[in-house]
Amino acid sequence: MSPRSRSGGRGLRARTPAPYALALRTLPGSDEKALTMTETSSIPRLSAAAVVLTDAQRDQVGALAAELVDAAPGPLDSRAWLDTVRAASARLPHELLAALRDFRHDAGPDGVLLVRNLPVGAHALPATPTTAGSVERAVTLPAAAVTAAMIQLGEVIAYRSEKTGALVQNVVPVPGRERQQSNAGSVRLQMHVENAFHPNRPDYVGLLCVREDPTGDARLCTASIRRALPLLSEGARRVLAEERFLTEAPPSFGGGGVTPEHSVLTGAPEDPDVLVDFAATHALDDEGRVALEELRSAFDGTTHALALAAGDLAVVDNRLAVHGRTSFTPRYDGTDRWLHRVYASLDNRRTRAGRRAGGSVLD
Ligand SMILES: O=C(O)CCC(=O)C(=O)O
Ligand SMILES: [Fe+2]
Repeated sequence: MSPRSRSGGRGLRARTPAPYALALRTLPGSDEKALTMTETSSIPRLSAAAVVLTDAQRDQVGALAAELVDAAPGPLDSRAWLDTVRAASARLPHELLAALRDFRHDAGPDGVLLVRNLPVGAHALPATPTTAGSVERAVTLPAAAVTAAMIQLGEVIAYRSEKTGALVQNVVPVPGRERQQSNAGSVRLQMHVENAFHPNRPDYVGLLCVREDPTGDARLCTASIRRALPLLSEGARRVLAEERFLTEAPPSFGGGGVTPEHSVLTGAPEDPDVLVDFAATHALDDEGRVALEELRSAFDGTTHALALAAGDLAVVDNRLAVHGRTSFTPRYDGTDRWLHRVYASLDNRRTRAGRRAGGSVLD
């Protein structure tokens, strides 16, 4: 952990120097212990902006989530329930709303927001699922909490061809899929932009840990193009900005589907977006392959890893950052690591043609 100093006032109590200030932020009265992290490997710990809810704020979110469980007018994926969540989410703790709004304005140098101490209803948590394509269809406390937070960033969306279009998906290791490059696997998951092949890929990926990895080996890895760009040669930047790459659909989409030729870096040359999946993006020529390798090492050199604890929500800006996971050994006995994944998209109109009847599920 970087050195922290108490700056007092307005709940900001941890800083590192500019230019890429570590905006590690705790809310007033939050417990210092909550900042203790469990990272163990040589990959540097995530230094992204972090908001640690006080226990009172966690209980406030818990009460709101419990209300959403009770009030659920239908299954989690119903339009009516999402309407209820959208309205209720305005009553999340003010500091959390402010942090989400800030992150949406600018995701910072790491492109990741970490929210800690969210309620996950640990006492009522069932065994970690072990089936492929597992999702949350009924409203639960953690599913409600993560949906409420994510809906403040954008429109909560899912994909018809992925995990049966469910809005809250389980990230759990699945027996027999150990080597798959998907979140069901347990070999190292290559760094990727989420659903990079999809024209309406999510703008944000939210990963709420409801049960931490008992072995401590599984760590969410993130790396941002803002950190990696200065490590790239002029030549690589030029090649990566040209339409010399193709990206295939991930295994979670059941295969099939490939992008038209695309560039890996788009937008402002000095602060671009990135579009790459190191398990699915292919260069069309040798120069492209070399540039992609340069990008891979630039990300390797700037990767942060975090062993998510129960109650940690990591939100990744899917334009600025890639994410992956270290390898780990599942036990398949109900105690394995378990995350809820929720996507958010910034613009409901931009995606309308892909959303049948204006629903939340994209084709
Ligand atoms: O397991 C993780 O930490 C990340 C998994 C992942 O990339 C995903 O579910 O999109
Ligand atoms: Fe992912």
